[in-house]
Amino acid sequence: MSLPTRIVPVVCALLYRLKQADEERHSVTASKSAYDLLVSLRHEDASNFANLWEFPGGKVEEGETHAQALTRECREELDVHIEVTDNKCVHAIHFEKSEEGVRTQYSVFFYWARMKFDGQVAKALASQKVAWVHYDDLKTREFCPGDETLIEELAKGSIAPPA
Ligand SMILES: Nc1nc2c([nH]c(=O)n2[C@H]2C[C@H](O)[C@@H](COP(=O)(O)OP(=O)(O)OP(=O)(O)O)O2)c(=O)[nH]1
Repeated sequence: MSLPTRIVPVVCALLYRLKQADEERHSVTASKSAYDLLVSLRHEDASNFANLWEFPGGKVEEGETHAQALTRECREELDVHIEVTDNKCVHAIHFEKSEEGVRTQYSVFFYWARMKFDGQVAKALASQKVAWVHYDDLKTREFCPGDETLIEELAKGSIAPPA
């Protein structure tokens, strides 16, 4: 007999910051070497992947668009206002777990986003830590297992912020 199944959509922000020199020159092209991403360390009592690094985000609530869910999650988790810079999802992962007689299928969607206002400082409200990390240094941290392919693509530059 198949288990009852719950479908859980999750959205994550690839929240990027161009290197200052490029911002000042208004060089809008996010060249391969010119940006950092904001990452957070999952809580030690998270139900999945505790104590691993992640891109900020969370579950989409009923009736929300992905962009609405992302802006809400970033306000709740980091106390920052963000804007989604590209409405096209750049990467997605899918996994499932079965627990207490229920199968849960997660679909995790990643979007480019930026801080909406200058000078905002992200706070670790729902995580243990937050950090700005150069895209090529992400691989030195232990991330949720499904994020690995994305991190490789970011390191190669085959996934890069919108110009
Ligand atoms: N935020 C975020 N979640 C990720 C990433 N990669 C990845 O597999 N996930 C998974 C972990 C979680 O199962 C789910 C996010 O949901 P969530 O943040 O509400 O965490 P959770 O299911 O552990 O919920 P809870 O412990 O707070 O109840 O997506 C990522 O890069 N960022």
